[in-house]
Amino acid sequence: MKQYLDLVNSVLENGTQKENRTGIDTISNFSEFYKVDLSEGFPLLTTKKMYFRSVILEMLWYLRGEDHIRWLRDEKDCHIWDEWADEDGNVGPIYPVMWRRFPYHEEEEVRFEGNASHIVNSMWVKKEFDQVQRAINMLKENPNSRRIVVSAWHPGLLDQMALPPCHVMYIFNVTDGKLNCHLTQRSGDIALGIPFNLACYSALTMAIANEVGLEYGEFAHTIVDAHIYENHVEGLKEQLEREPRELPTLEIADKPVDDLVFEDFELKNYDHHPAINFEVAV
Ligand SMILES: Nc1nc(=O)c2c([nH]1)NC[C@@H]1CN(c3ccc(C(=O)N[C@@H](CCC(=O)O)C(=O)O)cc3)CN21
Ligand SMILES: O=c1ccn([C@H]2C[C@H](O)[C@@H](COP(=O)(O)O)O2)c(=O)[nH]1
Repeated sequence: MKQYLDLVNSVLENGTQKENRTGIDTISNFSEFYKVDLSEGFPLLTTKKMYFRSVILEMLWYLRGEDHIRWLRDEKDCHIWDEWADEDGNVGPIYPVMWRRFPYHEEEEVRFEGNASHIVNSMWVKKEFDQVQRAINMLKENPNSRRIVVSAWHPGLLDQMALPPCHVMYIFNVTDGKLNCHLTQRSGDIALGIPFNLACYSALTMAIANEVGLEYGEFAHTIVDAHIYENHVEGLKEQLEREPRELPTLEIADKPVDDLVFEDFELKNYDHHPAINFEVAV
């Protein structure tokens, strides 16, 4: 995929070496952007083998709204989030909780009935907001809205999260009957995270487009700190030498997003170069 290889090239050529909390330095660029047209195929990298099953399982896990990885790790045997969870699998209120059960408070009137009179007062009640369902409803009812935003950033809860969200916010946009999605990512690991994020959000956009009856549009990605860990440089240079192949296609069963299971995602004609092993910086 040319867009990805251009991103790798841009950071390798113009990036600045930076230290960070992981102890493995990066080469970083400030603010990178690319977009892909989802009608031209499913954007799964062909210059290395991508673990499609993990990509889809991660997306389905985000949609489950849980604050632990027990389903992903123990039931599905997918281990990409293990390093950030405790023994019981807890990761705190990260993406799944923010997407499906965003916590907030609402003031509600309460009446305390007394003998002679009643006292009216109010109290703050704890509630949860399903941002994905709101987005789906808005896409059906008001597709021209420019307010179809899902945010994973909750400043008050960052301390409880295993990792502050990297893909912070996404916005759906409908133009010419096509569903587009723009993702803003505060921090992007170009070798490992970005290929997953790109494929995950593309699959999500396609699944939602099916549910709301729209065509596939574009996935656009802004990465604020776009970086390559030093120990990933060699593997990425190897990918730059490889000739990209034709993109595979993805067929998703015609079901509401909440009913989808892994077997509903059929990847066709995935012709890829061999896997490259990148170590994840924790
Ligand atoms: N430094 C860092 N980079 C990331 O990309 C990242 C984090 N941390 N922390 C949280 C999540 C976890 N993510 C991950 C973690 C591991 C893989 C990974 O190991 N991928 C391998 C194999 C996948 C598999 O076996 O299923 C790969 O080759 O893509 C990918 C994304 C993305 N995120
Ligand atoms: O979906 C994800 C999750 C994480 N990453 C990367 C980006 C960074 O390399 C690390 C997070 O470290 P911070 O110090 O919190 O920025 O994980 C990603 O690319 N995609």
